[in-house]
Amino acid sequence: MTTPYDVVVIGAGPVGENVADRIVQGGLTVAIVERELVGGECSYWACMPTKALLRSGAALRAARQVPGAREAVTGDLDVAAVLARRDAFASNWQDDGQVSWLESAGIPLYRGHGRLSADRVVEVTAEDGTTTTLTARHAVVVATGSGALVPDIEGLRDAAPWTSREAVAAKQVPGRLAIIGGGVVASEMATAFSEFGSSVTMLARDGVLHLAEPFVGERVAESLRAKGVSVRIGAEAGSVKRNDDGTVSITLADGEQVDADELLVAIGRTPNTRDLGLDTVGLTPGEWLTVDDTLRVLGADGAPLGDGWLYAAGDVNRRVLLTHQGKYQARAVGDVIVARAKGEAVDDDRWGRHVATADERAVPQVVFTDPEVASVGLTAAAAEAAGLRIRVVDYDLAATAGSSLHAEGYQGHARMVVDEDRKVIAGFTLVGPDVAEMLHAATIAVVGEVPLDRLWHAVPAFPTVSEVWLRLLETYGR
Ligand SMILES: Cc1cc2nc3c(=O)[nH]c(=O)nc-3n(C[C@H](O)[C@H](O)[C@H](O)COP(=O)(O)OP(=O)(O)OC[C@H]3O[C@@H](n4cnc5c(N)ncnc54)[C@H](O)[C@@H]3O)c2cc1C
Ligand SMILES: NC(=O)c1ccc[n+]([C@@H]2O[C@H](COP(=O)([O-])OP(=O)(O)OC[C@H]3O[C@@H](n4cnc5c(N)ncnc54)[C@H](O)[C@@H]3O)[C@@H](O)[C@H]2O)c1
Repeated sequence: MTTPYDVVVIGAGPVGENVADRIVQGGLTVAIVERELVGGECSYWACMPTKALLRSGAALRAARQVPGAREAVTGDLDVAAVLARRDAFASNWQDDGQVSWLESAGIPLYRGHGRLSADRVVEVTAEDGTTTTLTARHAVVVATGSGALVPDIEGLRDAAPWTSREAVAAKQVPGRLAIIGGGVVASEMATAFSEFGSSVTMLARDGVLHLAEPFVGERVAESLRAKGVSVRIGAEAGSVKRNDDGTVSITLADGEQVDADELLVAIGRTPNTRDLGLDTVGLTPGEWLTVDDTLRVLGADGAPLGDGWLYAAGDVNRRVLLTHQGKYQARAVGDVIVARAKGEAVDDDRWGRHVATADERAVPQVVFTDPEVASVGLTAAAAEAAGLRIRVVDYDLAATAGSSLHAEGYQGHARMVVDEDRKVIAGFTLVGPDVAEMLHAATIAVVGEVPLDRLWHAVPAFPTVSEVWLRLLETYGR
């Protein structure tokens, strides 16, 4: 048994690291437990390496869309160089840099698999089988993230499909890649691998990015098709077989067969809670952790577990499966644990310091497809489902002076969803080349609940694509 820490964090992904940092900055002691690489999924198999896989293709497209630059680009994408850049962004799957950061921040690292064994007690089993018992005076934070969900499709597991990890870390580009899924991972990986030369078939049972505004999926699917991707909306895999020659055959529900060299399964995530000792504290292993506004884990009775010693942040609480939003939760969790430990007031009002209010209706996300998709807040459908009285305002991004300069043949679209009762923006979606960097203005408008009347005074610079803000307001009317 080691000396007790004030707080123990299980999982050193982006969220766990940030929780621990806030705890230390608040003057408490903290230990962090990690069974794989410090930095988590995001650093090695998700956000950073995927964007490295996609960025070179985007840069090449951008150059090809501008006369003068276009003529200077004579070759194709150098796939080996792209993969090498990806390796560098994944730090060659070594976590020395992040471990050094923990050391410099004064956060002791316990390498091994962490499991709860009683209230405020975490057992860490190292690779060599030795165990260390960590106790927490104030709180334990679960930040164990999520893993790829592999559905119960006949033969699928035996066929050893790729999950996002294998796709993101691929050393070779398969000649034919089949993808089950039509969500964010499927769309980004279909973009990357088709640009690398794979012949991609996307089995998008429920559509492409179907939870976004409808024009998003239409434009991304159209662009994927233009890259040669076979986008099969409504197609459902019935069974899968890995053949003796190493290829994979997928039999669809309607009996048709799709053959490929590799199969990527990208249908969502499952929480890393199966082997976490949840049963020792009255919770069910394998389930997502439900939390209250200050991210305390709730028991079956809907109340914080025990005296409220257990917290969960990031993917594992299923509020929002995005790094930036998990890190936002981490700041709230770290600060509220410090406040409670010191007997200070807890600021848990809406938009207070100790709650993650933006998780509800103000989440920004960028999907790095071609075209990019940038959105924040509610779609029109989600706003209506939430009972808001809305007005939808659409504008063609190509009709701004900035976009015509940005690229020849620029195509894009913007949608603003206005909450008519409050005259504020409830949701904003952009689709088009390089729209990612335009998103934060919308996030500020949504989080700040800036009245439309005031937005008229936020004048976009000429000639930028951001002039779409003025056009949307003009379309809405004053
Ligand atoms: C392909 C892909 C691309 C993505 N791209 C983006 C993107 O561009 N932008 C974005 O915002 N989000 C993106 N995401 C989502 C993002 O990766 C996650 O939201 C983020 O990693 C969640 O952080 P986390 O700290 O909660 O969990 P994780 O990053 O999963 O980290 C959890 C850590 O806990 C460790 N762990 C788990 N169980 C235990 C245990 N029992 N004991 C010890 N350690 C344990 C794990 O080893 C891991 O290191 C992407 C996801 C995928 C799959
Ligand atoms: N750029 C980014 O921000 C980014 C990039 C990649 C991943 N992520 C995050 O990672 C998470 C996981 O991404 P994902 O794409 O795996 O999940 P997702 O939830 O985005 O998409 C899953 C898709 O699979 C479909 N699906 C579900 N079950 C199916 C089945 N049995 N057969 C066929 N299709 C099925 C769903 O309809 C959906 O379209 C997401 O929540 C996302 O937020 C973010």
